[in-house]
Amino acid sequence: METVEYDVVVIGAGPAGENAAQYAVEGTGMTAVLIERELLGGECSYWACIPSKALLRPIAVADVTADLPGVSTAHVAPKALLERRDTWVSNYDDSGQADWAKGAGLAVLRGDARIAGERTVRVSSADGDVVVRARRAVVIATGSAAHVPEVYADALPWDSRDATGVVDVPERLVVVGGGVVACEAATWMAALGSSVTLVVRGHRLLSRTEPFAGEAVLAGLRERGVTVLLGTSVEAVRRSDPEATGTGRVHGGPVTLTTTHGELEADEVLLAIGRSPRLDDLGLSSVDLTADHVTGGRLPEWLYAVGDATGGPPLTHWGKHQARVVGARIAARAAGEVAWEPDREAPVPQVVFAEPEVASVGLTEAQARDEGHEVVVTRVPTASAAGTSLLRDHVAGESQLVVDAHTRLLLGATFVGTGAGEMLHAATVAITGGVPVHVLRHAVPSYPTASELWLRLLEELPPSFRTPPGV
Ligand SMILES: Cc1cc2nc3c(=O)[nH]c(=O)nc-3n(C[C@H](O)[C@H](O)[C@H](O)COP(=O)(O)OP(=O)(O)OC[C@H]3O[C@@H](n4cnc5c(N)ncnc54)[C@H](O)[C@@H]3O)c2cc1C
Ligand SMILES: NC(=O)c1ccc[n+]([C@@H]2O[C@H](COP(=O)([O-])OP(=O)(O)OC[C@H]3O[C@@H](n4cnc5c(N)ncnc54)[C@H](O)[C@@H]3O)[C@@H](O)[C@H]2O)c1
Repeated sequence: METVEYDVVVIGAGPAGENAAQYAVEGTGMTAVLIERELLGGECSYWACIPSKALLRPIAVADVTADLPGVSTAHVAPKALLERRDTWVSNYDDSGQADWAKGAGLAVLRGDARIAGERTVRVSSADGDVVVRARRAVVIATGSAAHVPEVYADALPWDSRDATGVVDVPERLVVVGGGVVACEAATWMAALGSSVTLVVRGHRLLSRTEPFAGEAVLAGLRERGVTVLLGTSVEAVRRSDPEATGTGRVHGGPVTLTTTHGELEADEVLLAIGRSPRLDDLGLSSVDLTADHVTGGRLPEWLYAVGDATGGPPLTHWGKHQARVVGARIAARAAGEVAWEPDREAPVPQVVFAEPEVASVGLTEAQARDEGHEVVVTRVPTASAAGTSLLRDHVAGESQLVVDAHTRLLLGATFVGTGAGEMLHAATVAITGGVPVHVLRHAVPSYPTASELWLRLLEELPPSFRTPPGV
């Protein structure tokens, strides 16, 4: 069997794997190989972030025009919208990513990788098996897979790949779940013409964000004709003639879901109930490790993990951040050095591209109190700055800062409404840099931009927060 050797071996060429390889070897003279069994660029580029946002942006623009005198109202054109999606996923062709890898000096090996011993990975493909040895490090960047509980399996439900890769728009679509995928997919599937029913086990949407954010998205979905059933669980699923017709095609005859509140009939059911790190069949037992060692960060010095595979926040930008950190650690260790890292843990930002948009970073009020912080919370309608209310006639939602009462540092921020995602990074910078609110008051946003909402939020804090504690 052929054996090849590189300094760094990365399993999985999604955004996290690509960045880990790049940052580990850049400027070092070391070599790295990316091993990928599907498409270079991973889930994010073809079946997750990129297609979903390519679908959602025109829908958001059309939505704004309906609320903006002075322009004709735009309407979603389903065929053109799906063509835009196809362009953004490069028609599921990864040659652009392959060119990028070549330009970055990274080797690419196509196939299914399994760890086969210390610093050793076996790659299987139609061309046969190759043993790949790592002189320095192996990085696990295998991503995550959608949950499909047993009760759904025989019905061949849609997962997020079918929703982002939609070809046939089902007339009646049931979406199960109340998280990010469910809220975003319900938005684009309704805009494409499906009659959408969202079945949510819990009593709110987006349960990891502030309750007022989930309420705004619930109202937004209902305004757009989506039926949302809260506190409803699926007990049984039946489907006539289930058939593996391919990604984005309707997978057979009508589906009947028995729920705690009666039966639902649909032409398709989309499962959006979370994802788990893809660590099965990775050969971890060959080096006496389990998936728990990976998600718990208890790995030997030659083995690293990044991205969704770590079990951390499953977000592309977070995986890429981890990858830059891990890449720098590998490069520094190879040079007999220790990589510089800030003392402060980076906060995790997230934007949910629903209508309205929800952007958050750091701790929610409840999380901050649970962590023992005494907090001061300031919340204003998102429409309360000239810059935000100029964006459209009716700006939905509220925005909020959570501030530590003693240190006066920002712990968390949530923005809801048009432009929310673009207001978020200032909060991320403030938390990362440890900028207290009395200093933030002197960061002047331009008039009349949406960022002026920051002034409104800071003005709502107690007057004593305008100077350092004790001054
Ligand atoms: C519908 C949807 C929308 C999303 N939208 C956003 C968004 O807007 N913003 C955001 O930040 N995040 C978003 N996410 C999350 C984001 O897609 C993931 O966090 C991101 O893709 C994780 O990157 P990764 O590199 O860790 O894994 P992946 O992108 O999953 O890549 C892992 C790669 O490893 C390969 N692989 C796995 N096992 C092996 C093996 N044994 N051998 C060889 N190759 C292997 C896979 O084929 C894959 O290409 C979304 C997710 C979904 C489902
Ligand atoms: N814009 C973005 O940043 C974006 C977009 C899409 C996805 N993502 C990432 O992808 C990840 C996966 O998204 P997701 O929406 O699948 O997961 P999620 O964890 O966000 O939400 C899962 C939802 O399903 C519910 N649920 C769990 N098990 C269930 C069951 N057996 N029956 C019924 N309901 C159940 C949960 O209560 C929750 O409401 C997210 O954590 C997110 O980080 C990010």
